[in-house]
Amino acid sequence: MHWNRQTPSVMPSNRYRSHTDRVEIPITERSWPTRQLTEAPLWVPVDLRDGNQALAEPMDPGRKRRFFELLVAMGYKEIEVGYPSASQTDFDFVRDLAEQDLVPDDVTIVVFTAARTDLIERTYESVRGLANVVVHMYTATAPTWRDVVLGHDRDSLHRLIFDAAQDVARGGDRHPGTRFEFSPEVFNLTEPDFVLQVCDSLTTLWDASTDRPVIHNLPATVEISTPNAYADQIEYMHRNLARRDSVILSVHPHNDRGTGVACAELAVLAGAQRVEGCLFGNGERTGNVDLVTLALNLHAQGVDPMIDFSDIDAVRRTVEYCNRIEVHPRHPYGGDLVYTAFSGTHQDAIKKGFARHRAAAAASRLDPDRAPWDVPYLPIDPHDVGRDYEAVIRVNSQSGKGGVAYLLQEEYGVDLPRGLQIDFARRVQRATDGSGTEMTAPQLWTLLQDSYSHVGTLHRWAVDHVEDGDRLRIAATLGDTPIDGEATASDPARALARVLSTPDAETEVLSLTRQSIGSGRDAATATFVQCRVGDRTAWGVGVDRSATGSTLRAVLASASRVSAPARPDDVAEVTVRCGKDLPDGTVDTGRA
Ligand SMILES: CC(=O)SCCNC(=O)CCNC(=O)[C@H](O)C(C)(C)COP(=O)(O)OP(=O)(O)OC[C@H]1O[C@@H](n2cnc3c(N)ncnc32)[C@H](O)[C@@H]1OP(=O)(O)O
Ligand SMILES: CC(C)C(=O)C(=O)O
Repeated sequence: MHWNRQTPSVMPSNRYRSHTDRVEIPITERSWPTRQLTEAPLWVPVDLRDGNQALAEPMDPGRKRRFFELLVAMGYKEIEVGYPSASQTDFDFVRDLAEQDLVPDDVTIVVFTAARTDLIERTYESVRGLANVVVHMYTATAPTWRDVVLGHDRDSLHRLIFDAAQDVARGGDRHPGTRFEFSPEVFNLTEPDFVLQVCDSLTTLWDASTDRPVIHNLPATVEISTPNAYADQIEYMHRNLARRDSVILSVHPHNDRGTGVACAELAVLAGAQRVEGCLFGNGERTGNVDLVTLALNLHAQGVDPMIDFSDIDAVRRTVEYCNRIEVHPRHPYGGDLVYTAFSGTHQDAIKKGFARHRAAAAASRLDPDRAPWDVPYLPIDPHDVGRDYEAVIRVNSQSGKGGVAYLLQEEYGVDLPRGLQIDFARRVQRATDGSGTEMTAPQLWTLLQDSYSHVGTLHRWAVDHVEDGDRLRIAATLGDTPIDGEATASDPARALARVLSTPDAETEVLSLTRQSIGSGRDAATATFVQCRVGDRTAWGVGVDRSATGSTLRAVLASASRVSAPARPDDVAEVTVRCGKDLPDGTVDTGRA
């Protein structure tokens, strides 16, 4: 048996302990696995604090201001604006918000501070004059941090926190209306009973009430376990925190294991009411939880995120400018490539899905942008976030007929017949395989015409409607062979097929599709024809201002290709001369 034989790696994985060895979660049954997300939590972007502290080049005042204005415009009602006691830039920024009256009445400002008297005092100085303020105090509580960083045991650390919380309360007395937040940093590695003890003591000290709830924010400062473990930790706190209705239970996941979003979502199922994070997941190390993904995950489930992402690219541009970090092209909802399919079967499915969506919307008289959405491979309609459909399908060597046809339809309004789609897709694949690059709609259009339209010359023609059909008189060449003849048939295509037929080889029109393309001065007709001579068939495409001209060109091209099929790269320019000497003819210019 070879199929599952793997060899041990050389990495020293045995250096690490599983999270269950590090922290015990005293919960034996949980209700979060069977819950559903039905409404948006309270969102708190911390880009201007946690996001900013993780930047190689922190935001200057202009960038901070721009970010703040973006967050307000998007609808965030609680915004952490900085660590004003830690830096003059942050202090000045908060003062600007106050002095320039930049905070709307329905927006609350959160300011961050360590549990130190001097820092707390400075924090209050910064918010003078601001109406809605949360003072957010933090201290790490996990054993390693207690031992290594802070040099405290549980009791002395609790005293340190409690004393600082008294400073926070006193500051609040001088600044009425201030609300309080506490973060036991590294909550997820802290003994749950210790967190409860500390949080409950602050709930009492700060005199939490339903009118003035305290916020206990429980961070996964460094993500160390699977999201279900975090959810258990949150559900345990949700069930056991004192005065639960006077506490807003908040979470603050980071993304060290790449599961920050899952942690936040499961935490909300487990009882969290508030989520702190950053747009596009900026933040320490692998980042804070991504608020864009969280919000749009709700949107994609039919739940209003209460935040406006209707122009996600504008949001992204501002965030990229402020953070000086680019958003990855695969970033959920906002990356450049996330609504784009290159591969054939996906493109085919999306094309069919679009057609079904438009038809269903029309049948129920709904705006397609409002109609229920169920398009394969696109969890949301790109229009919802201000993206157009242009980039949804892009063609390279992995694409199939569906994608090729979609681009030609969207860009040129031509709907290739299925047989031609199949034939042309093979040519596209050969062309892209050869070059290794992508093909745009104009390149496809050129390849289509070069492949199917270039093999005959239409000198002049005229059609008379006679009793038993259409009489066609024509002068052309088929390759090097001059054609000069006339025939009558049910339509000009079949009449030309007769002209082209010889006693040994009949030319037969197997299929013919005509479509109008362009509009106004650019209006033209495209005709797609498949002819058979003996046991060979070939497609031809004719484009002309006149419908009959385009038909004749298509038949000529098709018949010519049947007798001398062009190689895929065999492209030639062909000119059509004017039919001056045929009074009832049509004057043509262009390719035949
Ligand atoms: C999870 C997070 O994101 S926490 C936020 C982290 N953000 C930042 O640190 C950005 C801004 N910070 C700073 O600019 C500085 O750290 C300052 C201005 C706040 C403090 O600077 P300093 O006084 O020079 O202290 P420094 O940063 O060197 O060391 C931290 C000290 O604070 C103590 N400390 C750390 N966290 C806390 C806390 N939450 N509450 C109280 N004291 C704390 C440490 O034990 C250490 O004390 P020690 O000097 O007695 O060993
Ligand atoms: C202290 C909290 C809020 C924090 O930033 C973290 O744990 O990452």
